[in-house]
Amino acid sequence: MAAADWGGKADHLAGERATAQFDVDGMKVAWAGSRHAVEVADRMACLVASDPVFRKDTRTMLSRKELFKDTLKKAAHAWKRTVELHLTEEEANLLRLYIDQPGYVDLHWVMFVPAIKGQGTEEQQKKWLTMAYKFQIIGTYAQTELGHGSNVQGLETTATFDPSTDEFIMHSPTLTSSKWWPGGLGKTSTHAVVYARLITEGKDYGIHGFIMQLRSLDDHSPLPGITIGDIGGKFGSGAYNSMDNGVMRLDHVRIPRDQMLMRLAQVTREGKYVHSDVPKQLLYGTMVYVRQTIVADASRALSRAVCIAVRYGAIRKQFGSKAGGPETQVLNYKTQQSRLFPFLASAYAFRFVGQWLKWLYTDVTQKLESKDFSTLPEAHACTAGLKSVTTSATADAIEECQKLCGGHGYLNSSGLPELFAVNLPACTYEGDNVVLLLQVARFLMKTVSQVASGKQPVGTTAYMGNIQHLMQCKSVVNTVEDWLNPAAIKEVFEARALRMAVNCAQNISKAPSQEEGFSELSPDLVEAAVAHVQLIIVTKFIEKLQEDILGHGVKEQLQKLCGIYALHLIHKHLGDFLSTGCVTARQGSLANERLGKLYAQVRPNAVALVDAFDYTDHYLGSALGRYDGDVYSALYKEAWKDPLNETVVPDGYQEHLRPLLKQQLKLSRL
Ligand SMILES: CCCCCCCCCCCCCCCCCCCCCCCCC/C=C/C(=O)SCCNC(=O)CCNC(=O)[C@H](O)C(C)(C)COP(=O)(O)OP(=O)(O)OC[C@H]1O[C@@H](n2cnc3c(N)ncnc32)[C@H](O)[C@@H]1OP(=O)(O)O
Ligand SMILES: Cc1cc2nc3c(=O)[nH]c(=O)nc-3n(C[C@H](O)[C@H](O)[C@H](O)COP(=O)(O)OP(=O)(O)OC[C@H]3O[C@@H](n4cnc5c(N)ncnc54)[C@H](O)[C@@H]3O)c2cc1C
Repeated sequence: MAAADWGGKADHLAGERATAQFDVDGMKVAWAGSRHAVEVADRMACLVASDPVFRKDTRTMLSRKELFKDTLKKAAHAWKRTVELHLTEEEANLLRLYIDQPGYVDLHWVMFVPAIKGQGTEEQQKKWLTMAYKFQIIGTYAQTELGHGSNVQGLETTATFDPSTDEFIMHSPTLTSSKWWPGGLGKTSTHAVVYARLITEGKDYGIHGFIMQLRSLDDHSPLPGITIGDIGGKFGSGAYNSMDNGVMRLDHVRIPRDQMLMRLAQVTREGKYVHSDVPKQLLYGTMVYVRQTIVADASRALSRAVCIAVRYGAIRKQFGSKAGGPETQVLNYKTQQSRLFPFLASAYAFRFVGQWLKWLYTDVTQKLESKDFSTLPEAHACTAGLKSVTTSATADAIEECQKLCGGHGYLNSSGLPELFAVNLPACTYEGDNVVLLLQVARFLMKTVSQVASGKQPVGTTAYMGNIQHLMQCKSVVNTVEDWLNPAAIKEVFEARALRMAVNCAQNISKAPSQEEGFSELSPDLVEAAVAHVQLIIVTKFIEKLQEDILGHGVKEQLQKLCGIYALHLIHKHLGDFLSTGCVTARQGSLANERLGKLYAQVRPNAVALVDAFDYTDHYLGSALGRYDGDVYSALYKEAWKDPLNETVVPDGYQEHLRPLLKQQLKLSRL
């Protein structure tokens, strides 16, 4: 597939591909999840790559206005193709992913529609979703305000019920209550789910969702009482600047009572507040849904960066042998491998845990439909924790991949700066990563106290039930080979996570109050939460290896990557493992030795392992990551596309350069 995209020219990476010890097609299936998934992804990637409207090679050179217009054009064209080709939901999602440009459609489909689905009554869904599915209206998710993002309960926008007209009055009472950040709000959305404090009969009932029309469906002008605009340029060229994140102020805007999303709570015609018998946390359901999708996004972004750095590392050569022989591929340097291969392993690890999280989310949703809310706290902890750990690791890794590519990695044409700028905010949106890890910690502290009172935990915390053993066990590892044993690896991750959580719980119990203890211990709690989430990722990777995996050598490669993922974490967090007494210093150094051997075994397979991601050159968008490895011609060609090169003598020469040079020349002659 990617080979077709490359067009049959010389393959500078052919030698690398020849050394692969596994079936790349089999690995593509393992990565994508099924043969069907590979086939659909290929078709959609080709559709995008072959359509000139979806070109993105000059995107970082566009002004903000040009970029925004380009996004509108791409979105409209994509929708036209979706309708013409009768694309399924799966295909349309992939189409959007391969177009690879953030835009208002993301908020419409990923937040506006799910918010109405999750929080609207059947009647409300019928009314609003019918229009939303046909793009007769464009929606966004307006929660965050200038003054509050993380603290949802602290939002200030008010929705005051007026029984005399059967309406809510939507109002921004202060500057800090201005809605700030919602994607698509700035220039595009016609509607929004707006989160506001519900006030009826003089009482504040806290945050609820309301559907509001923002702009005229005739001429797109804001409706009376609504002040609306874009919040301004964001980090990087191109990148997230294609999105019109917006600001909105409401001045006593009236909406009918039936535009309050009424599945979780209602306000009657008389103004009585009635709460349904469902947990109020379902108000946060849309965020849980999106956090789950963000884990899959993180693995995709990380795999793109790794693909670029591995292919380029195989092409780039620096320094020869002492005897003046050929220069060395930078990928052969052990330091390069120890920095890059953990990212390769992480990309696979995040992909598999993302597939599992999708299953968990579907399972919880089915349970919620039959009014079983028991798994909601675990779903919240898993989505929050995995979103945090995978997006933070991905942002750090993309930045490191830029350094791994040396100077050329810093060029926009490497694709890495834009990839970084687009994925960095994932550490913040849908919940700041630290704030979310503290939610995981809160869940862990509750579980520890339940275990102490004899309750058997289930799901991802089931290991905590094995407290007697895990609090005192010593790792059985005695040789380098012992670190190949998944059970030995899992045991040390379980013991580390449990001991860190129990330490925190014991220290909190010594504080004057639970709240003070939690606040004082919060840095440790964040680390305990990370340890728990890393355990989940390691466990799900190990479980993946127990499935039927077809294709020559595929399982063996995945076993090596699983080993690298787990052992590099032991190396990186050795302090945790040592201080909790899970491993000894000697076992730590054996793990490191094993890691070095695994890097050497992965090296001949590295290019094939990134080929298995099955990315087209269009999607990768990188002169350094090209499938054919023809890096230098690509870099050279890309440079000439820059607007600065449109003229040989630059604009500004006459006004600023020439007078300066002349002046200096005159001075030197004096
Ligand atoms: C141009 C191209 C065009 C292409 C066109 C194609 C056309 C075809 C179309 C096809 C389809 C397209 C598909 C598109 C695919 C797109 C792909 C892109 C995806 C990426 C999209 C990402 C976009 C992101 C945009 C960003 C949005 C946002 O950021 S929205 C705002 C998010 N805000 C937050 O996350 C706020 C964080 N804060 C909180 O969540 C809470 O305040 C808190 C959790 C931190 C605290 O809560 P609270 O104040 O209530 O306090 P407590 O801590 O006391 O909690 C109380 C109890 O509740 C429990 N709890 C908390 N949260 C939850 C929860 N979520 N679920 C369950 N329970 C919860 C908490 O644990 C407490 O429980 P206990 O009391 O302890 O039991
Ligand atoms: C690109 C982008 C797109 C977005 N899209 C949308 C959208 O479509 N709709 C929408 O409603 N919102 C959107 N947001 C807003 C986003 O959800 C918020 O920015 C996010 O929830 C973080 O909130 P904040 O900005 O208020 O950060 P703050 O909470 O102010 O965080 C600042 C710092 O304080 C720390 N902190 C905060 N609380 C605590 C605590 N309790 N304990 C310890 N540390 C703490 C954080 O870790 C962080 O380091 C978007 C944001 C971005 C960047």
